[in-house]
Amino acid sequence: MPSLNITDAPLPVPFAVSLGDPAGIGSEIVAKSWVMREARGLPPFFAVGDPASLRAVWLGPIQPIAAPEEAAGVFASALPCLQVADAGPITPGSPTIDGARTALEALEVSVGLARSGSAAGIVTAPVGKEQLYSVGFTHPGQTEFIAERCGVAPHNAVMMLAGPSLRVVPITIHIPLAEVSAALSIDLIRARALTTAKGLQRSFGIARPRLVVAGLNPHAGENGALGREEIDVIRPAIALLQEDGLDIVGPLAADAMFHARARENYDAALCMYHDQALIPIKTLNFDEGVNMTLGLPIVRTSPDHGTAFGIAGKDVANPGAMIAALKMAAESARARLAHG
Ligand SMILES: NC(=O)C1=CN([C@@H]2O[C@H](COP(=O)(O)OP(=O)(O)OC[C@H]3O[C@@H](n4cnc5c(N)ncnc54)[C@H](O)[C@@H]3O)[C@@H](O)[C@H]2O)C=CC1
Ligand SMILES: NCC(=O)COP(=O)(O)O
Repeated sequence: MPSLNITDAPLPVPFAVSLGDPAGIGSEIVAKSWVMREARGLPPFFAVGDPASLRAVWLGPIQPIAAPEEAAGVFASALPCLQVADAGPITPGSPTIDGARTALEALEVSVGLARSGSAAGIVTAPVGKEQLYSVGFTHPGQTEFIAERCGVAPHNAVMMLAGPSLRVVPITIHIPLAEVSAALSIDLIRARALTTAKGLQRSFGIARPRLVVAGLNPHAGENGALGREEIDVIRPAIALLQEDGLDIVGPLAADAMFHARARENYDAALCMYHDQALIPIKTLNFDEGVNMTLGLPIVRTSPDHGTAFGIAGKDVANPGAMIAALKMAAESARARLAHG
């Protein structure tokens, strides 16, 4: 898979890493990433959240900081942490209302720091969506929240999951499966495809990205016999995108587009709904999969997995996806600095 050809030039400021739900594995994988910072060539970063969530799972050095400017000087010897809230008593694996509020505050502050240039970008540890909804979070996920805070319309903020073997983009994201067909439109597919192509150029250095589009129905609809979305929505969107000059083909039968030979033919696959996209990437690249938001004025990445409440506090969480998210954020930030 083509990759960036950007040097390891230092970035002017560190990344802000929101710690996510204090009862999830976010703090553990952030701490483990800090431990591996030199071995894995990670960019400097600081945690944003309640340092107590780090102390609950880790005995290593934590340095509370009052401002992001202090992080760079601390990073070599301790994990800098900007406290944004008090999460109250923290029991790994048992999420609380105060914990959800802390996760939201950490996300809000991190986005603000990236927007103001005090952070090179944000890397978000997982939040519990159910817990966030219970404290009044009205967005389906962090992607839409960050887009709104950046002044980007939801259809122009693209969730891309990327790993060493595959990149996928769900066209519809966090909605019930029963609503997918009605949510698909020519405009939505077009907006997502154009943002994806631009993002692959800007953040991954792929001059002419090759995109493929999945069908919605079995066998991509069998020319209308198994569903009409391909005929009424997906094909017309692809035709317009080809007129726009994109290298894009489809709709393809989704069951046959993710095997190894098929993956050689494209740089990213646009999928019609969440699981159509996320099942292949999490099957192939779970421990190194990165969720990157394209179309934003700031860099934002995240590990592909969730809070894993069931293993929180047991010291078994694999930091691979968080490490990959930090590396991808740094590569994207460098690419933006180099190419605008
Ligand atoms: N980016 C985000 O903020 C995301 C948040 N979530 C949230 O996470 C919560 C739990 O979601 P689930 O569907 O259970 O997915 P999950 O990814 O948290 O867990 C799925 C399975 O993978 C394991 N796992 C996950 N990350 C791991 C790691 N780093 N090392 C070792 N094992 C790991 C878990 O133990 C579990 O068996 C939900 O509230 C969901 O909303 C889910 C996906 C993304
Ligand atoms: N399933 C992917 C996911 O939940 C990530 O969502 P977001 O919170 O990063 O928007």
